[in-house]
Amino acid sequence: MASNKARVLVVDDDRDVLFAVKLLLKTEVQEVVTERNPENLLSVLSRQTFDVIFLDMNFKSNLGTGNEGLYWLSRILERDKDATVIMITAHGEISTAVRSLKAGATDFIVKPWHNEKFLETLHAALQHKATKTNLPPNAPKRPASFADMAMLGNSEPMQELFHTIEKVAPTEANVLLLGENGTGKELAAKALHQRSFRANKPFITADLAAMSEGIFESELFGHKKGSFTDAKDDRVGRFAAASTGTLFLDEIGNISLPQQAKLLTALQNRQVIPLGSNTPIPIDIRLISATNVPIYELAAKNQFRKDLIYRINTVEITLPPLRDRGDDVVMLAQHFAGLYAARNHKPRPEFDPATLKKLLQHRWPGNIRELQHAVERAVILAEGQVLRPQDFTFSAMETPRPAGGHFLPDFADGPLQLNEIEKNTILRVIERHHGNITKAAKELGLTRTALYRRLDKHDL
Ligand SMILES: Nc1ncnc2c1ncn2[C@@H]1O[C@H](COP(=O)(O)OP(=O)(O)OP(=O)(O)O)[C@@H](O)[C@H]1O
Repeated sequence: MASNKARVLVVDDDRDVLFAVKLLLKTEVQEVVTERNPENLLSVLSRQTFDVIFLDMNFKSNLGTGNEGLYWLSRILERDKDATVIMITAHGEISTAVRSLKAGATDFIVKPWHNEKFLETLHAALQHKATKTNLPPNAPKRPASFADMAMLGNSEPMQELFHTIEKVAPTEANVLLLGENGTGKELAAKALHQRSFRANKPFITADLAAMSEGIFESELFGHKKGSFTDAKDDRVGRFAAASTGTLFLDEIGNISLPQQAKLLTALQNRQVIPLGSNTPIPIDIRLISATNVPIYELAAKNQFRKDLIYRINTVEITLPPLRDRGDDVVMLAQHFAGLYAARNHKPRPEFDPATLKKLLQHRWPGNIRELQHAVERAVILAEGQVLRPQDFTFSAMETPRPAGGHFLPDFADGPLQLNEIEKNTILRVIERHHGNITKAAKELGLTRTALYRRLDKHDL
């Protein structure tokens, strides 16, 4: 809807905020009503309807929960479940703001804001409201929030990612997701689908790396009974299964040139021909592809078709590696610790500050998947309720285990430091005993205390 027709309510107990918003929106919208006391909110709403409500997250009221905004949000949505509410939040309250999205808020804005950002948020909310009103009757009311989908991230690159997903999802653009292993490409693909107009339709994944030449066509395009020896029945391919919905082609960078040619033909013609059939099947899919290989380098070496890249990358989204996500490492580690503790019937562990430092310093080559496994292992093996640095060993990810599992120093690498040999030996042995310090100490001929002293010495 046009903003100059909009009626906006702002509820905040800070006079300065109300004054600033009123001034800003005066020429922007049809009417701005301000209210300092949230207790008056429901009576204001019973007198008048608003297109957008800006609601403060924290009132200095006697509720004293720190979550007054959430309470008033629920009261607003009880009255009108389709109300468009934007939470006004302060830095440091972002996690509560994310909870408010889960609870039904449309968006949030962080104080102090730039005026352009405020207006952008307002316009996006009005747009969202207009789209929602025009949705077909079976369209999803409100997609699951990123947090609902367990796609977490407070860091700037993740906030940017969420913003891009929100923007691209409701279009028909083919999306190419790039990023290292374990950065969340599949989760991002699902988020794009869930926020699209195809959300009620199938989301079908095809892991292309797992498809040999022999089954590629039959898996993707389907086959007719008897078209090859093992074809005992007709089979619907993944393209047809995804019809009207989204097809997620994972590991697209790993397919051979002949497979690329077949894929390109299907995408260009917007139809597939099942093996053993002469009848093409028209396809109506939204395509999302993902790869962790440097696809442009492959194209430069003629190992990947450029024309196929152009077909699949209308929009390209790169997922940031975990090491670039700052304190998200800590937030995710705590999230996974809670999850795995509950799953393994253990109390939620605390993190020693030295452990957090170690986690922040690690490069996480396997990204979130590596963090998940590291936390799971630490939760299972830790002996107390506090996760200590030695509960996390990273050697398995960083250095491949030599054949036979025994550590043999590689003298070809140049002169060896005794310290390094000791450190590596300790890591190998701990790894061999899956993190069990008692068994590792026994094999090394040390007491547990002596082993811990060495772990500290090597900052492990
Ligand atoms: N932002 C996130 N918050 C919480 N968990 C996440 C996030 N991103 C990814 N994960 C989790 O990390 C694991 C790896 O994610 P996912 O499979 O989506 O990564 P990927 O990039 O597709 O990996 P690969 O390249 O190996 O296929 C999954 O268990 C997923 O749930």
